[in-house]
Amino acid sequence: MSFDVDIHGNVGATEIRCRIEPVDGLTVLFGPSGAGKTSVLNMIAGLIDPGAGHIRVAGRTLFDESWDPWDFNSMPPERRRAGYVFQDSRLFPHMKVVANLRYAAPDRPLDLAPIAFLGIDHLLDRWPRSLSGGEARRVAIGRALLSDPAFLLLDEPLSSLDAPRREEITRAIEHLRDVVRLPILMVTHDAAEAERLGTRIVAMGD
Ligand SMILES: Nc1ncnc2c1ncn2[C@@H]1O[C@H](COP(=O)(O)OP(=O)(O)OP(=O)(O)O)[C@@H](O)[C@H]1O
Repeated sequence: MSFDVDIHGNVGATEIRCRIEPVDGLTVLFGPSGAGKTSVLNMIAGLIDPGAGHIRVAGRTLFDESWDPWDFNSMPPERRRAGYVFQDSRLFPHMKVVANLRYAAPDRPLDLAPIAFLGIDHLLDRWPRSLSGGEARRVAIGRALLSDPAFLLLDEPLSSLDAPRREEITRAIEHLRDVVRLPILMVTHDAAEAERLGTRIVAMGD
C-alpha cells in the first residue's frame, strides 16, 4: 500500500485540493507552477496543516480530520519517517558529506548500498559548497535513504540538471521504485519525466 491522500486546505490565499488513490510504486504529482504541489508534500511530511481530509501512507495514518484535534489529529513530523528531498537539496553546510549522510543515524554503521548506487562514494569527504547541483541532489537523496524512511517525497529531483546528470538521477529513482520498492511521491512539471517514472500520475491545478 502506498499513498492514500484526500486533503483540502489553504496555504496563504491559495486553496489546495489533492486526492491520491493508493497504488504501489511511484506516484507523480504533476502540474503547473503554483498549483500547490510542494504544499501537498509539506502536508504529507507534517510541515503544514492540511486542514481537512486524511493522509495515510504505507498503511499508517498520518493525519485524519476525524481524530480529536484537542488530542492531536496529526502525527508529529518526526514520527512520520518521511525521506524528504527538497527542491534545493538543503544539505547542512557546516557538515561534510559523510556527516550529512549520517545525520539521522549517527551511531549506526554507514549503509554503503545506497552510497554505491547513487555513485557518491568519492564525495564523502567533501563540503556541500564544493558539490555540483547533481552531486548535491544525489547526496540529498542518500541522506533521505539513510534515515530509514517509510516513504520518499521528491520535489522536482531532476530540475536544473544537465542531460547526463538527469539520466543518472532518473536511474537512481527507478532503482528505488523497482528494486528497493519504497513508496515514492514525486513532484514534477515535466511531462516526459512524469511518463517515464510514474506508476500513476496525479494532475493538480487543471
Ligand atoms: N507559506 C506560504 N504563505 C502563503 N502562500 C504560500 C505559502 N507557500 C506557498 N504559498 C502559495 O501557495 C501556492 C502553491 O504553492 P506551491 O509551492 O505549493 O506550488 P507548486 O505547485 O509546488 O509550485 P512550483 O512548481 O512553482 O514549486 C502558491 O500560490 C504560493 O504562492
